[in-house]
Amino acid sequence: MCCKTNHRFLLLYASQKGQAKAIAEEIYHQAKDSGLEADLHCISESDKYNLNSEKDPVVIVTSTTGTGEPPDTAVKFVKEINDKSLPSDHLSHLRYGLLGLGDSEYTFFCNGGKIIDKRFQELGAQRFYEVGLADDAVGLELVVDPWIAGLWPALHQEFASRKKERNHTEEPPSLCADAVCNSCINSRVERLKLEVLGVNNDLLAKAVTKSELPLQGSQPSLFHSVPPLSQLALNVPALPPEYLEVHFQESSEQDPSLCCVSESSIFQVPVIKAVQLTRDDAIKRTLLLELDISKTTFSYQPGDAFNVICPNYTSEVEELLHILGLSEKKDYFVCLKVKAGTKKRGAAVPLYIPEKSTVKFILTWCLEIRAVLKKPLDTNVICSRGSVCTPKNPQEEVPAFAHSCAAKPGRIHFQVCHVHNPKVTLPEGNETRGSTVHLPLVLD
Ligand SMILES: Cc1cc2nc3c(=O)[nH]c(=O)nc-3n(C[C@H](O)[C@H](O)[C@H](O)COP(=O)(O)O)c2cc1C
Repeated sequence: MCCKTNHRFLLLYASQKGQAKAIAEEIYHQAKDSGLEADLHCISESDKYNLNSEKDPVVIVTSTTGTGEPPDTAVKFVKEINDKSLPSDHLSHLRYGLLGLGDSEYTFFCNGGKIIDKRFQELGAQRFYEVGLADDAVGLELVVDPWIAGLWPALHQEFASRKKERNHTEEPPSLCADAVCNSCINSRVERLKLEVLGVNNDLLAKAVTKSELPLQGSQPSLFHSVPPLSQLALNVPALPPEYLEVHFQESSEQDPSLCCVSESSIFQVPVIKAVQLTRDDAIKRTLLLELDISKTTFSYQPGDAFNVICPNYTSEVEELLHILGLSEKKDYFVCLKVKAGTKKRGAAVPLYIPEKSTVKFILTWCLEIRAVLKKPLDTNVICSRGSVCTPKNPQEEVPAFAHSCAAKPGRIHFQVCHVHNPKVTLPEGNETRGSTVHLPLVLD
């Protein structure tokens, strides 16, 4: 009898600020090129999928938030799988692959993914592909790209072995079907670890249970990218292809008002609590701040987001302008345009740079200029601390500035706690509906 080949897999993402979602969407697009069909859902959309009866392989991309917690959208999911009354074979029908996103500067690296993986194992689910743990402190892509590249052969092999299993079960059984299935899967996993991915088997075979840091001097793998930032010698990587065109325009006009907010919606509020989320030896400290807004007069509802605005120091902006050779042009308007023919998916002029802003305004209000060197995009602009990069000739100014504009701001992250209910957290990056809290923060 001929069986119809099933090329579908279930693709779930749990994202706090959008990176896991973007990566899942990338997997979704690439799946088509690999002749597969991804059924993509946010993990919170529990009415769209059912793991208890899922027959196809499942791929999960999840980040971590707070102090080692899964994203808000995965809280219900994790609560459900954590139900202690579930039998140990509850998910034994399930084959899955998991990509965790995290940041090794935090105490519990990739814990969101580790929690799900550990519980899946306890419930009898089996990995058809090894767990990938990507580190935002050094660049998610170091693990994400090879992990996705390895996902396709792993899925194809999974589908092929399912077909083989079906054929086996149609013949008179000479071996227990489960034994065939298990040995086939185990050997497949072993092969995938070594052949398809070409990565270190010992590292991959490690149990993924609790917070642990990559060992110093160990090789990059899907399990970790490179040693954490605190143990890393920082280098300036090559610039990726530019996708923004920058022109400077002389002008005597005023800068735009800050991100279109009026003075009346800016409030000064006290910080009443600060909890350090990152490890003590982290290069960049991240704090969870609680703000006392009880004395302010604005109205808000649960779900509203606050912008916390941290201007860069004038002295550092001036220093950076000098290093980039842009001091003379600091009051020029910056005109940004997406380069014709760019191959970058979804290339767009960054929304966080208002039209008709001057160079100085952008460096003061729109970009973070203190980030630790890690990704190529940041490199030409993030040099105020260590004189890392000085343009060799004036022609380099514009590309350098284009790259700095393309660098995302907000590497200083804020998760704003509602003071009346510390359990309610407002993820950054949501559309702002409420007022803006002006908080000149000094983080180090
Ligand atoms: C407020 C906050 C808390 C975080 N906590 C952790 C953590 O405890 N462990 C970790 O490995 N990464 C942590 N991260 C890093 C994120 O998991 C990482 O940047 C990830 O790429 C974000 O993906 P997302 O945009 O899909 O949420 C945290 C990030 C933020 C902003």
